[in-house]
Amino acid sequence: MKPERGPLRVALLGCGVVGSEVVRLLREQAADLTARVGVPLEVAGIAVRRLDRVREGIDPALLTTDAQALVTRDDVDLVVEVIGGIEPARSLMLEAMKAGKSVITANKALLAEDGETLFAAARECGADLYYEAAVAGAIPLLRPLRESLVGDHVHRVLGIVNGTTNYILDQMDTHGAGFNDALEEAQALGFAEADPTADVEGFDAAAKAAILAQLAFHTPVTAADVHREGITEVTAADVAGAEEMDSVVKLLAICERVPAEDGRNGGRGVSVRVYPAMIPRSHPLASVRGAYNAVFVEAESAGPLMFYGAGAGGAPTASAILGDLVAVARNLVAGSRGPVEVTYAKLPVLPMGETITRYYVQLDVADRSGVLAAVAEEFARHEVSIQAVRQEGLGDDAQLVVVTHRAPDAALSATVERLRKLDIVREVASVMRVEGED
Ligand SMILES: NC(=O)C1=CN([C@@H]2O[C@H](COP(=O)(O)OP(=O)(O)OC[C@H]3O[C@@H](n4cnc5c(N)ncnc54)[C@H](O)[C@@H]3O)[C@@H](O)[C@H]2O)C=CC1
Ligand SMILES: N[C@@H](CC=O)C(=O)O
Ligand code: NA
Repeated sequence: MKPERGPLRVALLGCGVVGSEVVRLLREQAADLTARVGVPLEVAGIAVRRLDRVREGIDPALLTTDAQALVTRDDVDLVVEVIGGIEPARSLMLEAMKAGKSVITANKALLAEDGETLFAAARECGADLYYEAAVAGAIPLLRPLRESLVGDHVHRVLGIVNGTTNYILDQMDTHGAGFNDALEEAQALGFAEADPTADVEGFDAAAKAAILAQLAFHTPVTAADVHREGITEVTAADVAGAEEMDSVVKLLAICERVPAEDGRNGGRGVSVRVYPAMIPRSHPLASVRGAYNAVFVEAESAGPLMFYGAGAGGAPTASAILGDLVAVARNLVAGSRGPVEVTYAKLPVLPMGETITRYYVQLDVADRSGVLAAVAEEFARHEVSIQAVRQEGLGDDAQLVVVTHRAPDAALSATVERLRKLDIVREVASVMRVEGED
């Protein structure tokens, strides 16, 4: 007969926005969690930076500033890392796995920078490494990619994966809010990263895109491979231009398999990118409000799938962590392990210039004859076909709006560079990629 197993003991690293919610859920749902796992989940200790802060509902005897001693303690079975950042989070997780503990983390920055080291350690140490909270907060997205869709062939993952920037863009679009006010609100609501530059400059979304691409295409992708543009350069002209096109501006993460010309199954490579783009108001992503996230996955046999929910915030993120905790705890009780990451496909990540996109370009032009022809000639020179063109205003107020068909991004950006140099173009007032129409 199998010996009765005692409680499973959890070490928590970090007790900020997410960590404090993890402790609350472990406490408030203790009886249900015991029934679901088969044994109780107990908090063995909580690593914090400062012991003198009052933390409601937390026994001060559990607190320690010695995270390293905590993760290697014999009475710890599982480690939850919600400190964030690269170090000491990486060393602590590696120490924990070396000491035979399984790890749950929400740390997308670290997974996207050096996931390979952590995955290798998990394989070597026979530990579980789960990270559902790292992408799109509460939304079950990584487990579907890692498990449910692992038998399918994913073509594309497209979505809104950063709550802070979506909150800011939504406030700007619907309430005409200023960028800084909206960012301060997102910080106060607990959505933003410790350094909000990670959100507004697109680093957070790029890290998530790398994690999604790696899982979707079974190919190694790091944050450095991702083409990244944030929302700090989004202007009032961009937002107004989108409005006129019956579109909205959203920060999108796009991971695509680029088909091979010879029809090779794996494809020629993958394109992984993050940038603000216009999408039509009729597109489901356009109605994703506040800090909500939404992600489309298109797979060969499954067809299109959509995942939607709270992408940031303490409680939603803690929900994803608790889901991982129960899964890992059940594995421990059963004496088994969860799936290990495989990146056998080794597809190249293609440069942005080779990615096929569409542009919206708004030009302030001199209103005289030949302007349209001169502008059209620049697009033609770069083999970029124009889908629609509209001229507005007269004299000094004349504006030309050009929307292109799909073309290599290098050709589109070279066209814009040439337009900037034309005498008849007073200013390139807005350049935005257009997504969501194919
Ligand atoms: N807030 C959110 O909506 C989401 C956050 N995440 C991720 O969760 C992680 C935690 O995020 P938050 O809780 O929002 O950050 P936070 O800044 O509120 O909490 C981090 C806590 O860790 C503590 N800490 C830092 N270094 C430490 C050390 N060496 N030892 C002990 N404690 C230390 C800090 O004092 C702070 O209290 C990050 O990786 C973040 O990217 C993931 C999804 C959503
Ligand atoms: N700062 C992130 C938090 C969740 O990952 C965001 O705003 O989405
Ligand atoms: Na998630």
